[in-house]
Amino acid sequence: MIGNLNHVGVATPSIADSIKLYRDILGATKIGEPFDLPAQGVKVCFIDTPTAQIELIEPYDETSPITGFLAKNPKGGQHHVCFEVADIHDAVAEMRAKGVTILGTGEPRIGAHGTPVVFLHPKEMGGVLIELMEAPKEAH
Ligand SMILES: CC[C@@H](C(=O)O)C(=O)SCCNC(=O)CCNC(=O)[C@H](O)C(C)(C)COP(=O)(O)OP(=O)(O)OC[C@H]1O[C@@H](n2cnc3c(N)ncnc32)[C@H](O)[C@@H]1OP(=O)(O)O
Ligand SMILES: [Co+2]
Repeated sequence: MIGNLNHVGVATPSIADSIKLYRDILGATKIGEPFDLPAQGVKVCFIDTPTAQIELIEPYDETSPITGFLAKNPKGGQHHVCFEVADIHDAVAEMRAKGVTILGTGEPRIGAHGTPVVFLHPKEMGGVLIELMEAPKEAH
């Protein structure tokens, strides 16, 4: 079911500081414009690598779902991994049939790439927060 690794989510208290790290220390050259995603409670900035992205996420406000994570990890850290799936509804049905918990309302929500996403609880995924994201339809 899972396809490409789309991105690794990295929680940070400061996207600006993390951009400096990835640009000046790690030599990243393709750094997107940060943008707000209030519906998901985060500010976002994508850093491209040849095969996947780093998704820098900073709390949008104190109700952000990553506030608890940053309280435990004040300097930030690896937060989730995101795999592409062909159809998010088929993926949700398959996960439910296998007894996997879909987080939040259980319904897909539009993610940072404009396609529907769901999250699977780390307690059922070997300690890793897994995001499933419907792969963007190939541009025709
Ligand atoms: C940019 C938009 C979008 C995209 O399109 O890519 C995104 O990626 S948005 C990313 C932010 N949104 C989310 O993460 C939504 C899903 N997450 C959640 O619902 C919650 O974060 C959570 C996973 C339910 C955890 O909530 P929290 O309030 O932190 O609960 P606890 O502190 O009680 O943690 C419970 C348990 O889980 C462990 N945990 C928490 N976060 C992670 C994590 N990122 N990776 C691994 N493990 C995690 C935590 O340590 C607790 O474990 P125990 O202490 O052993 O119980
Ligand atoms: Co993500």
